[in-house]
Amino acid sequence: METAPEELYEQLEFRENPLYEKIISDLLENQYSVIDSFFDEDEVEALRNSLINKYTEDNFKKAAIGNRTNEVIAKSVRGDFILWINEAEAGAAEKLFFNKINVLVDYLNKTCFLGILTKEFHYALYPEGTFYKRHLDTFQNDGRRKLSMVCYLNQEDWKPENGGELVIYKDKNGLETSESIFPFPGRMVIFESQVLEHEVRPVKQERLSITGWLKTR
Ligand SMILES: O=C(O)CCC(=O)C(=O)O
Ligand SMILES: [Fe+2]
Repeated sequence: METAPEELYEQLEFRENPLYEKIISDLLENQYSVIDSFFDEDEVEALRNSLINKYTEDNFKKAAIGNRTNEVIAKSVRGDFILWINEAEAGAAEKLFFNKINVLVDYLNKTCFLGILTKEFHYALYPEGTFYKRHLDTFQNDGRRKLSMVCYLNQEDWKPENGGELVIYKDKNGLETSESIFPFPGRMVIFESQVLEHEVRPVKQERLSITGWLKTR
């Protein structure tokens, strides 16, 4: 039997993507998902070089706690330096980054009715000895944050001994469990911003990443 042209068009418009489906089922089951090689080696290198250039040009600033109405620089809580990335002014590496993120966001919106309308991303550099104490990403009175994303841009030879693991805390029937996720290059972690407390353990070697949030408006 022949398929009507409009039906064929609908089929073409939406193609199920196994990787994105895995992210969605992980999120539903565990409130987080870890995806290795979300960015390939060349992409990581391009983004890492862009980060390092901007850091060297002194564009990064000490990360603060809280939003603009509640801004306190607290070294005892977090020691990273950040630079917000403006999509409209993105260079080649960042364009590539946003293209990939946007495809995922479109997919999530089509399949999960998450209603993600805006996003914000920043580069982050944790100098040796720094950390980010346990927190919830919505503590910064920003209830619009739905999903947190972290993409690691470290060198290929990053070792677990370098520290800087992301520890995600979970409540399992009243018992607390935790999982440590090492910041291996190309790895992307996505988790529910309003649900999961997490921390960055002290780093023993400079640690590079992009962190961002998918928001409802
Ligand atoms: O870099 C990470 O692994 C997590 C960073 C983080 O929790 C944050 O910036 O809110
Ligand atoms: Fe966080």
